[in-house]
Order: sequence, then structure tokens, then C-alpha cells
Amino acid sequence: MARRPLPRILTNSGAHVARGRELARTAGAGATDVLHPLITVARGLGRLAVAARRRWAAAPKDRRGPLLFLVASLLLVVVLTPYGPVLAAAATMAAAAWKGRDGAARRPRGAPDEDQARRLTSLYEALVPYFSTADDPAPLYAHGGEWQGPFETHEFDGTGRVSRLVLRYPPYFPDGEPEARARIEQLLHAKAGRGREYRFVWDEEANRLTLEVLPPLPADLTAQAFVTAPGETVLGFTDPTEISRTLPLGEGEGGERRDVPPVVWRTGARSTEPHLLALGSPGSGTSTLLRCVALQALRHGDVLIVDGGAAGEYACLTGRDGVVAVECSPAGARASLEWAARETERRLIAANRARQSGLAVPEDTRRPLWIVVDRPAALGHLAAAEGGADPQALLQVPLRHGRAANVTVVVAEHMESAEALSEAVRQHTRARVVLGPASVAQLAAVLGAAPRTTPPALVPPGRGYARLGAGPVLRVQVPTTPDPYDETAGEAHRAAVLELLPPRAAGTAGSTAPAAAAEPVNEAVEPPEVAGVPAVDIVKDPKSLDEPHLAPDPEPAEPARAEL
Ligand SMILES: Nc1ncnc2c1ncn2[C@@H]1O[C@H](COP(=O)(O)OP(=O)(O)OP(=O)(O)O)[C@@H](O)[C@H]1O
Repeated sequence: MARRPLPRILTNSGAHVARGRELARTAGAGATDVLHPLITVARGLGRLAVAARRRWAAAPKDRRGPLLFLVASLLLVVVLTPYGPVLAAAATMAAAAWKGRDGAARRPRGAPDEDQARRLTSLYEALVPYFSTADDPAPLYAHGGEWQGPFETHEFDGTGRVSRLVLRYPPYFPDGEPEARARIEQLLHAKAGRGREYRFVWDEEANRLTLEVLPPLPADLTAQAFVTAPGETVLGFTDPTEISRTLPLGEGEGGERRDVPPVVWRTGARSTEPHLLALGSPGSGTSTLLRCVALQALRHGDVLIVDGGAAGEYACLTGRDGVVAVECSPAGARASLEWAARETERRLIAANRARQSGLAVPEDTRRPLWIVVDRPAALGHLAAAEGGADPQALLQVPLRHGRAANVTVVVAEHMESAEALSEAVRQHTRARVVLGPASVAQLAAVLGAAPRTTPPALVPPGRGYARLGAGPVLRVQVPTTPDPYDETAGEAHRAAVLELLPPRAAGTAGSTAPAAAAEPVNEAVEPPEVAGVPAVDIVKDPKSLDEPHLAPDPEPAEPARAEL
């Protein structure tokens, strides 16, 4: 079928419309040229107004009165000055013209680029349901609102992800409730980019939340003779923002020195957290932590090691000066712990007598004694299988009274066996370490408080959290302290540990059952004669140790920790 031609009006109208558009565009361009200065000034005035509004919104409420007064005073001065209003108008126009020019809008210094602005908008929008209510007449957060209002500071890393953000939140947000805080922290963690560790600082007075990305803790720190005072033990290293003290460490191949903030645990008679509990998943590094602690303890004291794991991880300490015994079997552990309990009592009695007589506490009572127990749950299980009592019961006296007797107890256990720990261990270990992957709930249960940082995506061995008494929860990296007989460990690290080992005690070379452990009970429990006071052998019946001689402590003022 032949095509019918279109009516003329339709075929020619396209050309007319195009010509019309061209004319309109030319007229528009001409008008824009003519009105350009006016447009620039109007745009500048708009920007000045927006900036003033933001400043006003950002100003704390208590500063708004003085600010208003200052502005009113300036206006009065301007009005009263000859030609003041004219000069002020000219200055405002000039400022508006400067602010309104095309280049000024592009990227003010420090302003985010398009991608960064999109990330901030997404963070802002995600926070709206948490930081706004329907009754708020002027919400700080509202869908479609501007992030520039509440987000005071923002920084980005090289990959374009947020590395620091300071934001304000409304005063009615329940920032005192851990659950409410946790919801915000989880949200920001997810939205700002997973795979990094964040610290959250809540300023409840100013309704301000700071989010910071933390660099990973250095994992290449090796065990060495740390520069610490007697009674101080380095558990690991943490963030410089948390601890102002630093320890000089020799590092790396070249041995260059570096200063690192340590987590220092203080033990002894004045310590408020005289005993330590370390929990972790298998392979998280708790035995390594205990080895590190034992090596430091041996510099000033004696160490008894009970290894429930029985993997020979403390074999390097056997027969060394200051090492009372390294026990792996339930029977050996029981004998050694019985001895330790009696030794604690002997020390207490000797110290009391000395004090009553106005004498100095004897040297053999002052020298610190460390009882290091790795995986007591395994020992308890073995003992039960053999029909015996749980050796953990013998820790009760050293745990309760060890502080006054200079006896320190260190216990490590797998997280999943934590419920097998005795009540005394839970009650009296106020220094706590959790290594390896752990949920926030687990950390809060063990440490008594949740960390202020998010967990790392990948947890290297020896990485975790520490809390000393009621102090803050600190991230911690335990120094590499491998078993020097472990051939899979690095040569340099093994050599470093070997160097820290005390010399072998005379006559014990190659011995795996030190004399002290073989005859643990009656050697040390004879209290020394103190002038004017008759010596009493407090150990008559070894069984009586199951019922400790000393009256139980009153309940501690603050329970050591929440439920494990
Ligand atoms: N602080 C550390 N730095 C570097 N490597 C570590 C650290 N701690 C542990 N490791 C490595 O992790 C491995 C396991 O450590 P360790 O035996 O101490 O863990 P564990 O928690 O005692 O495990 P398990 O109870 O199952 O024996 C070690 O072989 C060691 O190489």
C-alpha cells in the first residue's frame, strides 16, 4: 500500500521547533551573560546562608546565646558607623561574589569527592532509624536530610573508605545502654567497611560518637628481657592511645629498636589483681602466653608448672634454676599443688609471725612463687577417670591467700572448657586475657565488659583482649614465645627463648622429675624458727588440705568477673 504524504504542517513543524529552540537558547545564553554577575552574587548569598545555618546548627546550645549577642553587637556597630550599612552591604556582596563563583563550589578543601559523599550519605541514612523519633520537631537525622549537619569530621583512607568519623547524635539516644550502643557500632562497622578494626568512643556529655579505624597490632614482637620492675609482667602489647608507657624493644633482623606500649600486669602484695586467667580457643596462643609469663617470672621468683595439656610445651623449663617442677600427670599435679598450698600457708604464717615480732619478713617468704596451670580441666577429667579429686581444689588456698604470701596463680584454659573451672579460679582471677576468635558476648562474660573495638577479621595467634581488674578492655598481642624445642617455629624466635631460659640447676641436667616435685610435701612446709615464736609444723595430715586450714575469705568487695 502506498504511503500517504504527511500534511505540510507536520513535515515543516520540526524545523520550526528546532529554530525556536535555537532562538530560545541564544536568548538564554545572552541573558545569562548579562545577568552573570547577579547570578553569581545570588548563588554566593545562598551559599553564605547555608554555611551560616550549618554553623548555627553545629554550635553547642550553650554557645548560641553569646553568638547571637555578638552578631547583634556587630550589626549595631555597623548601623551606627558612618557609611557602615553601605560598606557592610558592599562587603557582603563582595563575599557573596567570591563564594558564588563557579570554582568555589567545586571542591572546598577537605570536602569529600562524589564517591566519599555517597558513602557518608549511606552512613547517614542507615543511622536515621536509630537517631530519630517521630516526635522530634527538628530531627538531626531524617530521611533525605544532609549528613553535613551531624557529621562533624570525616577522614578517608587511601582506598576511599572512612577511616575516622565524628558524629553528633540526639540527646534522647540511650547512649548509656550497652545494647543501644552495640546496635550503632555494628551498623557503622558493617557500613564503613568490614575487615578492619574500629574503635568507638562515646562522649555521653556532648552526645558525640567517634569512630576510628585501628591499625593492626604488630605481630612480630619477640620475647626478650623486657625492661620492667620486679613484680611487673608484660602480657603483651597494645595501642599507644590506651597506654602512655612504652617499652624499648629490639626488633627485626637488623635489631633496630622500637618503643611499644605494653600491657603490664602487676603482682605481689599490693596488687589488686594478683592472679590471672587466660582463655582461648585451641591454638590461640594461651600456652605461649603462659610460657612468656613463666620466663619473666623466673627472673625474680620460682615457678611451678602444671601442664594439663601434656603436650610437652614447657619441657624447656624442666630442671632450670627456679623451676620447682613441670608436672603433666594428675598424680604429679596433685602432689605439686598440695605442696604449693602448704607452701602458701607456711609463707603466710611465717610472714604473720615476723610482723607480730616486728621483724622483716624472711627472704624465703618474700621470693615470689608462681603456680602456672595450663588446662586444669583436662587434668580434672583425668583425675575423675582415675577416681581421684579434681586437682583444681588445691588451688583454692594459693588463690585466696596468695597475694599476702607472694604466691601468684596463672591459669589457662580452652574457652569451651571454661565451665569446668572451679569457683575459686573464677572468683580470684581478676586479671583476664582472652585470645583467639571470641564473640562480643563471650568477651563481655569473661572480661566483665565488652571491648570498645570491633574484632579483627583474621585473628593471628596471640591476638586477643586483656583486662586488669576494673580497667579498660585492651586489645593485646602476646610476644612470640615459641617452645624452643618446636622445630616448626622460627629459628630466631626459638633462639630468643633459649636465651631467656635460666641455667640448668646443678645436678638436674636431663631430669624430667625435679626433686622438689618428687618430694613436694614436707620440704618447704617447715616454717623457719622466728625469734621468740615457736615453730609449728602446720602440715600434719596431707588430706586436710582439701579443707583449707585458713578461714575462708569474706566475699571479695567486687566479684572478679561476670559469669564465664
Ligand atoms: N604470640 C604469638 N605469636 C606468634 N605465634 C604464636 C603466638 N602464640 C601462639 N603462636 C603460634 O600458635 C601455635 C599455637 O600456640 P599455643 O600452643 O600457645 O596455643 P594454645 O592456645 O596453647 O593451643 P592448645 O591449647 O591447643 O595447645 C604455636 O605453635 C605458635 O606457633
